[in-house]
Amino acid sequence: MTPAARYAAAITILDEILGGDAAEPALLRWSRNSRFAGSKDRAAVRDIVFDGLRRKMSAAAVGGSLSGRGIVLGLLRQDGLDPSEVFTGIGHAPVPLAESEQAAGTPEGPDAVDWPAWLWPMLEVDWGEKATEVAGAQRDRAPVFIRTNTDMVTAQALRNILANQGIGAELHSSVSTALEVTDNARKLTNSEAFADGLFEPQDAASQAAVLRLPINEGDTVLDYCAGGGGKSLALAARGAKVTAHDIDERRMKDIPVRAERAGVKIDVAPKLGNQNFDLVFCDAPCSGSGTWRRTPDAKWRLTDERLADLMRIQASVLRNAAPFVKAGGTLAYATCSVLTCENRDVVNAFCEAEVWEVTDEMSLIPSADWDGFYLSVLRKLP
Ligand SMILES: C[S@@+](CC[C@H](N)C(=O)[O-])C[C@H]1O[C@@H](n2cnc3c(N)ncnc32)[C@H](O)[C@@H]1O
Repeated sequence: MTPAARYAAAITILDEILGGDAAEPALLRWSRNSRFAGSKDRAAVRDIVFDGLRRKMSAAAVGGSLSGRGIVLGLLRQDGLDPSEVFTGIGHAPVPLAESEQAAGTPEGPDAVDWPAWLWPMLEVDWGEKATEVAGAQRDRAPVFIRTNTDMVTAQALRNILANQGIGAELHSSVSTALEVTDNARKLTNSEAFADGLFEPQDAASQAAVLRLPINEGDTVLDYCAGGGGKSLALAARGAKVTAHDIDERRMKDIPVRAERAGVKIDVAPKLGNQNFDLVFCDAPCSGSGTWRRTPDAKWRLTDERLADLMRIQASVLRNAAPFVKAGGTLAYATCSVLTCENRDVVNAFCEAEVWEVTDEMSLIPSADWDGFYLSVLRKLP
C-alpha cells in the first residue's frame, strides 16, 4: 500500500469507530477484508488509527471535522506533514482537500489536551496545575516496558541477550527490574528470550508497585484480582507463595502456562476457602485513565454512570478481600487510574468504615517513565 492509501484506510476505520465500533474489532475486520495489506501496512494503519484516537478532539479541531477524514487531516497538520501530499485523489489516496478544508482550526479547553470534556473539572480538582500534564501525556504513543525475570537473569544480562536477538532495550532509570524496549518491540513475544521465560511484558509502574510492597521471602500473598496474572508473576518473583483469584475464572486461564514459563508456582483459586494471607493485593478494576494512551478508545467510552459503577465495585473489592488478611498482615489496593475518586477516596471511605490505616501510598502520573498508577498499602488497626 502507498502511504496515502494507508491514511485512506485509517479514515475508513476511524469513521467506523466514531460510529460506535470498538477499535480492535474495527481494525481486525479491516485486516480480514484487506488481504492485499502486508504486516507493515497493517502496523502503519493501526498506528494512524491509534494516534487519531489518542488525539481525537484536537486533531478533529485542527482538521475541521469530527470524522475520520478530519482527524487524519488534523494529525498530518499537527505532525508538521503536508496534507496535500496525502490527499491527492491518486490511486487509493483520499480525495483532494476541498476549499473549506484548507484552513486549520484550533482546539480549545479540554479538547486541546484530548481529555473528555465531562471529566475535565474532576481532573483539574485532582491535579490542579498538573492536570494538563496528566492529560497531555496520554496523547503520545506509550513506551514499551518488560519485567526482567530476576530469578533467571539480571536486567543488564537480559539487555545483552535481547540485543543478540535483534531487540534494542535500555535499563529503566529507577525501576530495577524494568527495561524499556527501544527497537523491534514487535519481535518481543516471538523471541527466544521470551520462550525461555526471561521476561514478561509489564509497564514500569506495575513493576514499581509490586517492588514497593512489604513482602518477605516465603510470605503468602493473595492476588485477589489476578486477571491474566501479570502481577501474580511479579509477586512470585519477589519470593512470595502466590494464590491467584479473580471473579472471572476465564481471565486466569493463561496463568499456569505463564507461571511454568517463568519457572514459578502460582496456585490458581477461582474459589477461596478460609485461608488467610500475609498480604492481600487488590489490583481493582478501574477506568484505566492512567493507561489511556494504550487503549485510547476507552478514554472516549467512559461515562459518569460507568465511573460510579466502578467506584462501587472498588469499594466492594476492598471490603470482600480484607477478611483474607492474617492478623498483623497487609492489604494493598491498586488501580491504573489517575482519578482520586477511584483511588484515595475509595481507600479513605474503606478506612473510615473498617478501622484500617494507610502506611504507604504511591501515585504516579503517566510519563515517559511509566503509566499512571495508584497504590495504597494498609494495615489493620489493633
Ligand atoms: C485491573 S484487572 C487485573 C489485572 C491483573 N492484576 C494483571 O496484572 O494482569 C482487574 C481484575 O479484577 C477482576 N474483578 C472484578 N471484580 C472483582 C471482584 N469483585 N472480585 C475479584 N476480582 C474482580 C476482573 O475480572 C479483572 O480481571
